[in-house]
Amino acid sequence: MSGLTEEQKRKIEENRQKALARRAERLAVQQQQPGTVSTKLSDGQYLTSCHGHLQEPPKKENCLTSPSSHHLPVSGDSMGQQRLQTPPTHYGAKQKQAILSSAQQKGPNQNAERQQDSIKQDSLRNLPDFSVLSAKERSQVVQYDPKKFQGVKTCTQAPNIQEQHHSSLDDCKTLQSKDSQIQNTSTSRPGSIKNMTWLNPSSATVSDCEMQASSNSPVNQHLTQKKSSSTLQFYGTTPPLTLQKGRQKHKLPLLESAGRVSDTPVKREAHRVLHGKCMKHSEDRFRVEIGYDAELIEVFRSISSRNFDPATKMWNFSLEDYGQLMEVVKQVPSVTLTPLGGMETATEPSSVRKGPCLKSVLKTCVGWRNPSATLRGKCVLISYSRFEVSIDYDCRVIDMFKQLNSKIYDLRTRKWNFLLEDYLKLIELVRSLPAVELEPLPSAIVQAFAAQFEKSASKAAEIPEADLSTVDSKIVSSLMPFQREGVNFAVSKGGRLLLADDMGLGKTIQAICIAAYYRKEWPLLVVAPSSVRYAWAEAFSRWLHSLSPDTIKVIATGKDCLSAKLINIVTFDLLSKLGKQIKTTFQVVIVDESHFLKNGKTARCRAAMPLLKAAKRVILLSGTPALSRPAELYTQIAAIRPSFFPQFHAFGLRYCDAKKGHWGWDYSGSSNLGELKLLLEETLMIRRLKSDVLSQLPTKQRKVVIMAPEGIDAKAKAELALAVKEIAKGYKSKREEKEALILFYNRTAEAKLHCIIDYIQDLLESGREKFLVFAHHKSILDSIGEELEKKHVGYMRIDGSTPSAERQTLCQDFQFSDKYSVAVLSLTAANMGLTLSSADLVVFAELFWNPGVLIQAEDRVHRIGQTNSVNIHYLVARGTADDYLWPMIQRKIQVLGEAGLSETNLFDADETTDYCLQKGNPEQQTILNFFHQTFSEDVDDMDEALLIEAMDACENADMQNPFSEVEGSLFP
Ligand SMILES: Nc1ncnc2c1ncn2[C@@H]1O[C@H](COP(=O)(O)OP(=O)(O)OP(=O)(O)O)[C@@H](O)[C@H]1O
Repeated sequence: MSGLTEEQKRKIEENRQKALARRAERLAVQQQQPGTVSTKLSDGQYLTSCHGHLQEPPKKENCLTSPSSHHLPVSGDSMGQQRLQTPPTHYGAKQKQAILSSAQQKGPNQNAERQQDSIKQDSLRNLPDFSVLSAKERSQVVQYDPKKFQGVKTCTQAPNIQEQHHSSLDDCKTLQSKDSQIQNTSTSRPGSIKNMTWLNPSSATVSDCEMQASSNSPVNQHLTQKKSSSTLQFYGTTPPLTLQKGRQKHKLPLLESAGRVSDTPVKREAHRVLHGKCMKHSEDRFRVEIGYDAELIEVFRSISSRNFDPATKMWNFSLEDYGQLMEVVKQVPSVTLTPLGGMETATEPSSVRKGPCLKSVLKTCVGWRNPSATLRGKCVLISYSRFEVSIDYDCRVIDMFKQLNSKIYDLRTRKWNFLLEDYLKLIELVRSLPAVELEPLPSAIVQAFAAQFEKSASKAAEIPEADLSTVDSKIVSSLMPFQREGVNFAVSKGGRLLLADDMGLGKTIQAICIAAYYRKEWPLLVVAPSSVRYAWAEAFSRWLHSLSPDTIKVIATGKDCLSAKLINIVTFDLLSKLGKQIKTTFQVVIVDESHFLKNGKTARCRAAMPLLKAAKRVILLSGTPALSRPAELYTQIAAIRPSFFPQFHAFGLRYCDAKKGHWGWDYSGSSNLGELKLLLEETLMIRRLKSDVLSQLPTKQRKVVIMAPEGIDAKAKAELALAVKEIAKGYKSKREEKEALILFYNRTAEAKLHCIIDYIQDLLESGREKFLVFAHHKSILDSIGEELEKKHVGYMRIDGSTPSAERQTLCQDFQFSDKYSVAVLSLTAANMGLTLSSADLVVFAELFWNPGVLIQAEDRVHRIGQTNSVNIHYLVARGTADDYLWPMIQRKIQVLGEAGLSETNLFDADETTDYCLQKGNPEQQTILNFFHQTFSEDVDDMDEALLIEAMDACENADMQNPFSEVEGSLFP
C-alpha cells in the first residue's frame, strides 16, 4: 500500500511475525484437541473449523478455515466483470481504525459513500490473515491439483502467501509467485478437498486477473462486488471457486442452485441443507435464525447493515437490505431461509415458476463473461414472447441461429430474433463457441417472463377482475372503466405496483380503492408532498364513507405519532425527519408523486425505502416516474421488487448505458429501454395516457387542493381570525363592510402565499411543464414569477399592465415555442380573449367571487384546439376568505345551472361541499351572507377587482400602482 511509511511497514511486519508465532502455537494446540468441527465447503468438501454451531462468525485468529478469507480482490464491476484494480492492502490496526471511524463519521446521508465505507469496513474486518499463517499451515489447508490449472485464466491466490504478503504491500503485480503448488493435507474429512484449485499465479498478472471464478458463483459475485477492490484476501481455505477452462465450467453445487428463485425451502443436497427463518428483530430490522454455515456467514458479512448479537448469537440486518440478502442467500446451496412474514412478495414475483427449465435459464444469467472472446453480443427482450440477439456477423453463429425453429431475421433491424422458449438452447449453442460472449437476459427478465421460457407456455392470462365486494360501494361504483382495470392490475400484483397514469387520470381514487381492498392490513401510511397532504385526507373522506373522519390523521409535526390512526398521512420531508424514530411497520403504504424518491441518496428516499420494503402492499403513484433518465426508476423498482436488481450497478449496466469514466461510473444514459418497458409493464407498472382513455374522461376535471394549515404563519392566522370576528360584528355602512371584506381577501392572499409557492414547486418537481397559474394580487403574481426565475423556468406574465399587442405575442410564444413553460396570469386581466390550449393544466392560486371569471379563465386552455382532458386545480386554504368564497362560488353556479345557464355538474358537489364551512357556526354563516350580498349585487366585477387591487396597492405602498394604466379608477 503506497500510503504506508517505512516505519509503518516495519511495524506491520513486526506484528505479523508475532501473530504468526501465536497462530502457530494455537494451531498446534488445536490440532491436538478433539472436537474440531468440519466446515462444509460449497463443493461438498469439508475443512476443519473450530466453530461448529450457531452463527457466530469464526474468529480468524482461531480458525484456519475462516470463511472470511474467501474474498477476491475485485472492483465494483458488474457480474463477472470484476478486475483487480487496487494493489492488495494490509492495514495496521491504527489505519484500520482510522478508516473505520472515518467511514462511520460520514453519517447516513451519503448512501453511496456509506456503501463504499461499508466495503472498506468489510475489507478491513476481513483483513487477510496471511500474517498469521505459517507455510506449513498454508500447506495444510489447500490441495493443489495441477491438472486443474491448465488453461485456467483466473487469478486467485498466490500460494506462497508469505511472499505475496511482502509483495502486496507495494505492488499487486508482484503477486506472481514462483511457488504455484499448494500441497494439501486437509484435515478431518476423507477425500480432502481435491477440487480446490488455485490458478497458477505465475501466468497471471494483476491486470489480466479476470475474476471468472468469482463471477461464476452468484454468491461470490455478490461478495466480490461488495468487498471492493482494496484488499487482496487469498489465504487459508478459500472455498472452491467455479473456475473456467476456456468456456468449460467446473460445475459446483453453488452454480447448480443459482437459478433457484423460490423462497420455499428446496432440498438441494441430500447430505446437508440447513433450514432457517427470517424473523422481525425490531421495527426496522430483521434477524436470521439459523445454524452455522460458513458460506452463509460470508453472505451476512457482505451486507452493510449487518449486526451480530453475541447474546443470541444471531445476525440481524436492516429491512432495507432484506431483498438483497434473500437474493444472495437463495444461491447458497446449503441453506434455505423462510422469508420474513409479509415479505414474500418482496422477493418473489408470483409469476415465477420453478420448473427445471427455469432454473437452467436462470443459471445463464451468471458467469457468462468470456474474457478471451473476440466476438461479443447480447440478448434483448423485444416483446412479451421474443428476444433479439445483437451480434456482429459470424457464419458459425448464424449457423447456430438457423438451427432454432422460432428464428426470424428482421430485415429492418438486421437482427435475428427468437421465441423465449428457444432461449436456453440458443445460449447453450453459442456458449460452445469459445470466442463468443453473449450477454444474457437479466435475471429480472427471466423471473418476470418465466412462463414464456417453458415450451408448454400458454398464452398470458388476462388480468382477472378483483373482488371488490369488501370495498365501499361508493368508490367502486365511481371508478371509470380504466380505473377499475388499474385496481384489477394492482390486486393481480399483490398490491405492489407503480400506478403511472398520466396526470389527472384519477390516481388518487384508484390508490384509495386498492388500499381499501387491503383494509384488513391497515393502519395505512400515505406519503405525499406537503402541498397535497390535506387533499389526501379529503379524498379519503370523500370516497370511503364507511370511515369515520377521526380515523384520518395528517401528521403535522415530528411530535405526532406516525401510526396513531387508521390512516396516517405524512409528507416526504417529515418522514425523513422522523427517520429512525419510525417504529411501526405499515403493511400498506401509498406514496404519492413517487418520483420524489428518484434519488436514492436523499434523506427522504433513505427514510422511505425501509418502510416500503417492509410493507406488504406498496402503491406508488406518479404521472412522471422518471423525469429524465432510467436511473431515476431504480429506487421505485427496488421499492416494489427488491429482488429484481439487488444492486444498482447491474441495473445501470443494462438500462442506463453505464460507462466507466475518469471519475467513476456514469449512469446518466439509457439503453435497452424497450426491454425495460416490457419488464415494468409485465411486473409492476400500469400507465395510461390521457389519449388512451380520452373517451372515458370528462373534458374538464376540477380538483380542490386544500392547503396545509402549517403553511400559514401564526401571525397571519391571528390576523385573519381577528378579521373574521370584526366582520361578524357588522358595519354601519355597506361601503365599510365591503372594504372590510376586501381587506380580508387581501390578507388571505398574503397568508396563502407560502402554500401557493410550495404547490408550484411541487408541480415543477413533478415535471409539469406547461401550465397556467391564475392569481389576483400583484404580490402573488410577483412571487410566483420570482420563484420561476429562481428555478430557471421560462414563463410569461399577462396582467393589467401588459399592452394588448404584447399579449398576442406572448400567447403565440406560449402556444408554439418552448420559450415558456408557465403562464402567470391575472385573474381579472387575462381571463378572456386568450388562447393557451397548448397547456392542459390550470392552477387557481386564488379564488374570485364571480364563477364566471373563473370559468372564463379555465377556458383559456379548454377551447378549440385542446385535444386533452383539462385539469383544473383550485388552491383553497382554511381559515381564510376562501372559507366563504368557495361556498359562494358553488352556490352561484348551482343557481346558474338550475336556470340552464351553466353546466350543473361543473363542480362535483361531493368533492367540494362543506370543504370550508363548519356547519352550525353562526359567525361563519353571517360572514358568508355578507360576502354573498356584497358580491352578488349587480355590480361590475371589474370595478370590484379594481377596488381590491387599489387596496392591495395601498397596503404595499412601495409597489407600483396597479392603476397607473387603468382609466377611471374607482378608488378615490
Ligand atoms: N372516477 C371519478 N369520479 C369522480 N371524480 C374523479 C374520478 N376520477 C378522478 N376524479 C377527479 O379528477 C380529478 C383528478 O384526479 P386525481 O387528482 O386523482 O388525478 P391524479 O392522477 O392524481 O393527478 P395528478 O397526477 O395531477 O396528481 C380529481 O378532482 C378527482 O376527484
